Amino acid sequence: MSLYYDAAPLLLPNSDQAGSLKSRVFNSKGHKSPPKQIFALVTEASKWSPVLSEVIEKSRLLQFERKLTPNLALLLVHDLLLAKRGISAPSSHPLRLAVERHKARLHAELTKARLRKGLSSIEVLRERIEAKDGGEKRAYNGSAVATGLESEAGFGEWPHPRWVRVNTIKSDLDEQLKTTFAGYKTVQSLEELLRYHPSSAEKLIHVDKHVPNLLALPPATDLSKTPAYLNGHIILQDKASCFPAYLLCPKFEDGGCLDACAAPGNKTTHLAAILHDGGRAAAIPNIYAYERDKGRASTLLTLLQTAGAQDHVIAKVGQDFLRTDPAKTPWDSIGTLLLDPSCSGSGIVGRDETLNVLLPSKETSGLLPVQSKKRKRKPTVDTTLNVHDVSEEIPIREDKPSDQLSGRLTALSTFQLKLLLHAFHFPKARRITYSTCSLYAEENEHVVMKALRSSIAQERGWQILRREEQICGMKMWKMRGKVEACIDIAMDEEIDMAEIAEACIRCEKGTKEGTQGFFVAGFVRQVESPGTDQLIDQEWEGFSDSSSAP
Ligand SMILES: C[S@@+](CC[C@H](N)C(=O)[O-])C[C@H]1O[C@@H](n2cnc3c(N)ncnc32)[C@H](O)[C@@H]1O
Repeated sequence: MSLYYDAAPLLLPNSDQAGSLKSRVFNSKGHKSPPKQIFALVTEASKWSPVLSEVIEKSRLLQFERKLTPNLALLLVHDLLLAKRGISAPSSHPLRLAVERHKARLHAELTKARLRKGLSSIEVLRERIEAKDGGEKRAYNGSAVATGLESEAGFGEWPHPRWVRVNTIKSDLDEQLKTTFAGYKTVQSLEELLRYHPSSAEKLIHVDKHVPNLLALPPATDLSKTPAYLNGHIILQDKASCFPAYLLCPKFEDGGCLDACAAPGNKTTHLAAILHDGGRAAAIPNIYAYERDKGRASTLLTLLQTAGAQDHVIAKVGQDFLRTDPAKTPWDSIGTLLLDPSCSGSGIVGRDETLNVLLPSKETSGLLPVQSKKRKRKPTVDTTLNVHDVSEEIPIREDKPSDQLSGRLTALSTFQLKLLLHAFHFPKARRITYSTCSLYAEENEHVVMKALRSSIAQERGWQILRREEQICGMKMWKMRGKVEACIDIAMDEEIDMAEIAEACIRCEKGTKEGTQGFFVAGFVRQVESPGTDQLIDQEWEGFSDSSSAP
C-alpha cells in the first residue's frame, strides 16, 4: 500500500517541493516504494485523470467511502481498472477493500464514459489518451471524430508529427517511399496529416517542403522496429533539428566541417549525409564531432555506426570543443562549424509539460482541475541508440537553490556565446550555424546580437547569414527571429536589427508546422582582411577551466 501513500501527495497542487516530478520521485529518500514504480503510477494516473475522475464522480465512490481522498481514489481506481495486476496492496487492506467493493459500478462507469466519447473499445480510448499525452494535442480538432477529451483537457495545440529523415548515406527518398512506406498515402499538406485519426485504416505520409529527404508521419507512429530504422536507413529527427546542417550547407571544397556539440549525433549524421556527395567524403573523413560527455559520446559512436557515417566522421570522444586551438592543424583548415550547444531545452515538445491532473470532486459537482508547477526533467545520460529515448538536449539542472530561471539563462547564454566566439576564431571558417532548442531570447537573438557586436566578429568580418542568402528551404521558412529581442541588446545604431531578426529562424512548438521550439542563425564571413588571421591567432590564448558549460 506504500506505493499509493508515496504517490498520492505528488498529485496535489502547491507542493513546496521544488524540481521536476522525476527529481522529486528519484531524489526523495522518504519513499518506501521503488521510485520507478511511483513515477510510472503518477504519470499514468495523471494521463487518465480526466476519464477516471468522471468515473469516480459518477460512481459516487467518494461519498460511499469517506476515508478515501480524491488523489488516493484516483490512483487506486487507476490500478483497479487499468493495471494488469490490479491494486498493489494486500487483499485485506481496508483501502483496497474500499475500492474493490465498488468494482462493478466503477467498471460500468468506465464503459459509459467510453461510450459517451463514441469509442468502440478500451484500446481505442487508451490510444487516444496516449496520443494526447505524447504532445499530440488537438489532433482531431475540427474533425468529425472529436473525442470529447479535447474540451475536457482544454487542448489548444497541434499534435507533434513523427518526423523521419531519410539517411541518404544508406538510402534515398524514393527507395524509402517504395519500401518502408509502401502503402502509405502521400498527402500534400502537413495539416491534413495532423488531422489524421489514429484508428483510421489509412496510413498517411507527407514529404516536407522545406528540408530535403524529410518525411512526416502521424503522431505516435512507431517505426522503432522497422528494418529501415534498425539499419539506419531512416533517422527519427525532428524537422527543426534538421535546420542547422541544412542551413550550414557544408561542401567538400569548404574544407573540414566541425560539429562542436555532437551527441547524440542527429546533426552530425545529417552533416555526413549532406557531405556524402557521391562518396567523396567517404574517401577523406572531414567531419570532426566533439562531445564532451563520455556517456553521450558512446551514443554518438553508435549512431554514427548505424547511420554508416563512421567513415566520414572523426569523433572526439569526451573532448571539449573550447579546448581546441583554432590555429593548429587540422583546425586551421576547418571551413564550416555547427554549434548546437546545451541549452534550457524549453522548446522541446513535452519537456516543459506540466503534470495535469484532474482530481475527482468529493461533492460530485464537477472536476477539480489541478495544474502543478512548471517542471523540467532531470538530466539523463543516454547510452543506447533508441532515438526515441535519446534527447538532443541535456536539460538544465534545477536542484540547486540558486537555479532560478534568469540565473540559469545567464549561465547558459554566457557559455553559448563563448562557444560561438571560439568558433569565430577558426582562421579558415566561412560559415557557422548556431542553434538551440530554446524559446528564450536570452539564448537566441541575444547571443546572436552579442556575437555580432564582439570584437572578433568585427575583426574577422563575421556577419549574419541574411535570409536572401540562405538555402531555399530556409529562405522559405516563415517564422523568423524577434526584432524586439534584437533591440533589447542592440546599442549600435548601425546594426540593422530588422535584417538580423529576419535572418534568424525560429520554430514554435504546438503549431501546425509540427516542429519543436527551435532557433537557428547562420553566420558568414564574406571578407577577410589580409593578415587578420595571424593577428587573431596570436591573440587567442584559449579558455580556462572555468569556461565550461553550466
Ligand atoms: C544540444 S546537445 C547536442 C545535440 C546534437 N547536436 C544532435 O543534434 O544530436 C549538446 C551537447 O553538447 C555537449 N557539449 C556541451 N558543451 C560542450 C563542449 N564544450 N565541448 C563538446 N561538447 C559539449 C553536451 O554534452 C551535449 O551532448
